Amino acid sequence: MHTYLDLDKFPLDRPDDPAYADLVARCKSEISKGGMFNLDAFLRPEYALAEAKTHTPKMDTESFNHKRAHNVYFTKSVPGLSDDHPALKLFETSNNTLCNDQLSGSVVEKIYTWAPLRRFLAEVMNKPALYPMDDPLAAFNVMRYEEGQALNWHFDRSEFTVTLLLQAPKEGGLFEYRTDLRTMDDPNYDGVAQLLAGKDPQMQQMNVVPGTLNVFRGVNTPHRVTPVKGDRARMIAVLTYYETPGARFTETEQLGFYGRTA
Ligand SMILES: O=C(O)CCC(=O)C(=O)O
Ligand SMILES: [Fe+2]
Repeated sequence: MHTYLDLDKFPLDRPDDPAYADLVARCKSEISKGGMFNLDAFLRPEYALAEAKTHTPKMDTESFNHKRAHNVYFTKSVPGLSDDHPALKLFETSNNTLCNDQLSGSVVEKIYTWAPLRRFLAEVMNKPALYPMDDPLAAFNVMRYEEGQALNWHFDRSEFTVTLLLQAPKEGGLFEYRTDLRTMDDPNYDGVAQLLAGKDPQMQQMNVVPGTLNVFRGVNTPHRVTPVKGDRARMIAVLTYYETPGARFTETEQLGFYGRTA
């Protein structure tokens, strides 16, 4: 993994090294304060860009164009909320996705299945362990956003999401988020409506370099990717882990996100 990953700067393979404990402490502190942390250029940028290039032909011909109007919850309705409530405002999403069953042998797969990464993430997230999903579509993906494509406001299904930016666009394609807009006890529908109306002063933007590993607590922090501008696509790998082994999407979720079941 030394070839691909900057393990000198981020010693995930050396848990007994004092630098490992320092890194865990830094990431824990960032995630508890702001809901995310970044390992800048964790995947060496030249390999990130090479990976983007490798997946481009398949992306052109075999990817699923995830294109739909959806609300932040990805559900048709929310019990107790009238269908015209502004928190249920619909937005357009469009991107192209390759699933893990289309990415076997890739560097992204090597990273997803590399046990030290899971152990490190579990430690930072205060979990006894983390496991890969047992889902041929949802475990890890590579998503591409070309000019005009975007991922609109949403809350994630999983408690947190791990991404690796492979290629950055020339302009646009920015990740925007609003930390802890809701809690498990308070759905804060009025706050959601205010964010969707573009009126939340606490919204933030993140911009990262290719190869950066981002860990983001997205279950209560709504986020989006703004439309890409220019002729260089944004490509990003999304890695999903759960606290229990064997996690799978339902068939409805698989169809909604990937256009097929498997
Ligand atoms: O493309 C991104 O940076 C965000 C991906 C994301 O939010 C998701 O897959 O749920
Ligand atoms: Fe998300």
